[in-house]
Amino acid sequence: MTTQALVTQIREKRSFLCVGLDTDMNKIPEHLKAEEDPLFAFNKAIIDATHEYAVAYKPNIAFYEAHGIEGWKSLKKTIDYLNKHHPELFTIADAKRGDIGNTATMYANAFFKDLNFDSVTVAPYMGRDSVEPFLQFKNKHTILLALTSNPGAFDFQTGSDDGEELYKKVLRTSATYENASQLMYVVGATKAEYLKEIRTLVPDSFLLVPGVGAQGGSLEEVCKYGLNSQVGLLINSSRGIIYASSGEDFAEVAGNKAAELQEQMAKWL
Ligand SMILES: O=C(O)c1cc(=O)[nH]c(=O)n1[C@@H]1O[C@H](COP(=O)(O)O)[C@@H](O)[C@H]1O
Repeated sequence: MTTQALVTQIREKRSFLCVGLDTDMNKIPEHLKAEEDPLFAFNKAIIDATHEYAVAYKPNIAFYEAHGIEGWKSLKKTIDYLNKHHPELFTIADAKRGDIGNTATMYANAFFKDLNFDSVTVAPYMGRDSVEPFLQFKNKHTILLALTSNPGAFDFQTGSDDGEELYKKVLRTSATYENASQLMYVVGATKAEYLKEIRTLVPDSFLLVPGVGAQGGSLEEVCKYGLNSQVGLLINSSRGIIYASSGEDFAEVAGNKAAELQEQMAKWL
């Protein structure tokens, strides 16, 4: 998907919501466990109930890998369902990959060619040759971890042994990579106070912002500092939407939660 198509969808829906499909067998409603493929049944119901309010979906690959081959089948069915029934939605494989060049090409083939996601999350710490293979794919996007939402982000990412914080170096250096216009960046909602400065380094890039809801980040703060002229934000909520109810009404309640977030986002557009 082109960035322009994503921006058009955001403007039409007045939403920059990404729904995280962190689908956990221990948390899905009991009645779904009798289904042939409980993970897919849950995802399909969530997508059907929330797609009017969301522009992107982000399955976190760990939740599928944990179930071996059956989990991969559920993931494949989920991305195929999204691509077939809602091709306008932006899809993110949250895989946080990163490796030497020839291996990176295989990861890119897995998520862009085989599964046909629009984007994949990538850890930048192995540098240029570990990221550029992902950038060879036209109209596919590589979302680099810059400043993450978790407490451990302060272990390395904000360190500045040579006067420049590591997350800033990631933003500045990656902008020189081949096809850098296909890069997006992860910035945690719990780090909203950093967004003002981040926007001076990457004024035009899309930012994927997880950490509202369950991790305590503020949507208002993120919008205040993170929006740009092309919107430039995808705000993710996973548990806050998909586990808002554990009863038979889980999809309806998830839809209501997504609608609430969309309403708050619309005020900023
Ligand atoms: O890359 C991510 O999506 C990510 C980066 C980050 O800094 N923090 C973060 O929470 N995430 C992911 O975003 C989702 C957040 O889930 P909730 O906290 O349940 O909304 C999870 O899938 C995390 O793996």
